[in-house]
Amino acid sequence: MAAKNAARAIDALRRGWPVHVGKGTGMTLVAIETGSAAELFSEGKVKGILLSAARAATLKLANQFAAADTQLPVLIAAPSDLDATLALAIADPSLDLRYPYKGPFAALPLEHAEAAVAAMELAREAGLLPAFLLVDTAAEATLVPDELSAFQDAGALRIAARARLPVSAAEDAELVAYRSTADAADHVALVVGQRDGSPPVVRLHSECLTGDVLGSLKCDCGPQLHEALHQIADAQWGVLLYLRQEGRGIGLVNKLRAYALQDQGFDTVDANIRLGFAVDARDFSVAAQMLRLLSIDEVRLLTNNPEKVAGLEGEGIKVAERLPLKIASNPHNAHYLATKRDRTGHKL
Ligand SMILES: Nc1nc2c(ncn2[C@@H]2O[C@H](COP(=O)(O)OP(=O)(O)OP(=O)(O)O)[C@@H](O)[C@H]2O)c(=O)[nH]1
Ligand SMILES: [Zn+2]
Repeated sequence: MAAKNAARAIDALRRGWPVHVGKGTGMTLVAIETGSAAELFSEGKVKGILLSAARAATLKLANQFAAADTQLPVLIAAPSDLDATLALAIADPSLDLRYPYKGPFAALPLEHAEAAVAAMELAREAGLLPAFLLVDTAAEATLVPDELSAFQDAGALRIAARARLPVSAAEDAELVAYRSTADAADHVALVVGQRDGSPPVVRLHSECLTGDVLGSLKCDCGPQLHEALHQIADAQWGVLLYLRQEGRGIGLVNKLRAYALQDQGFDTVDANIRLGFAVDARDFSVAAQMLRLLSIDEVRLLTNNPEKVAGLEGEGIKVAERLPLKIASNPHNAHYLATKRDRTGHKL
């Protein structure tokens, strides 16, 4: 039941439908980017706007009521001239240069802090900006905050299908597809070669449509993917996990917003924070489960990211060795790579 309510709430938010979040009393919210219907404004149904702490800080609102906890979301009163355009400009930091003059805004006391925090997490799960209209309308779905973690844990992962898949880097390969209730996207593992008794060379690759498919020069994902496949093929036994964690877990649309912020001078870390997300919203426990379903409990891990090593070890997969994955930089990604080294501890 709990997982169903969370799934319904995520679906409703993506469709622009109101969701009630809270135990008993709480807040009825619509996501600004999908649910800013004109009638809500014209009929006076919008009572306020709920923003992430980071967004509120940018709008100079953070501490009016949340002095004790600057990480808490902030509720503001609906400005008298609020319409869909202004709501989106308030919600989306990547539009700040286009709509520089907003406010002043008045913060309201946040009565339902737990519900507000759950709403932020719901937005991330839905791939939406963490910014909501507080509305006075009937809700299409109801979520009690605790139900969200039940939903996120409910991902009993299983292998759904597997088949031989010769690829250009390795002819002797098999693609294994997984399903879980918690993820709409199906993760896959490319298993290369045959078990030889040693720990396999493993790469955890997070989806990057722009880099993997389009050859984006803004990141190192595409070259890393190909280099990893070649190193695994050279080792003759290994696994590439292709994890559907686009944009370090914030989704493609929000990653493009982060790119728009980077074009305004924010680095990859600050762009995520300004959008109201964690610097890295990924959870590597799913990777550990995927390996375990392949009967692998020890790996040689291709990564520069200490969080991946810690994430797997924390889930009981032994990392016998960390193998660096060095890629030459280009003028478009040099700053991104330097930020990963200097701010997120990547060993480059
Ligand atoms: N939010 C956000 N995500 C990005 C950005 N650039 C790349 N990504 C995503 O970052 C992820 C790439 O991470 P990985 O290749 O797994 O690597 P990593 O965590 O840097 O660690 P390595 O194993 O050392 O490569 C992909 O999901 C990309 O879509 C960005 O500027 N912002
Ligand atoms: Zn990338």
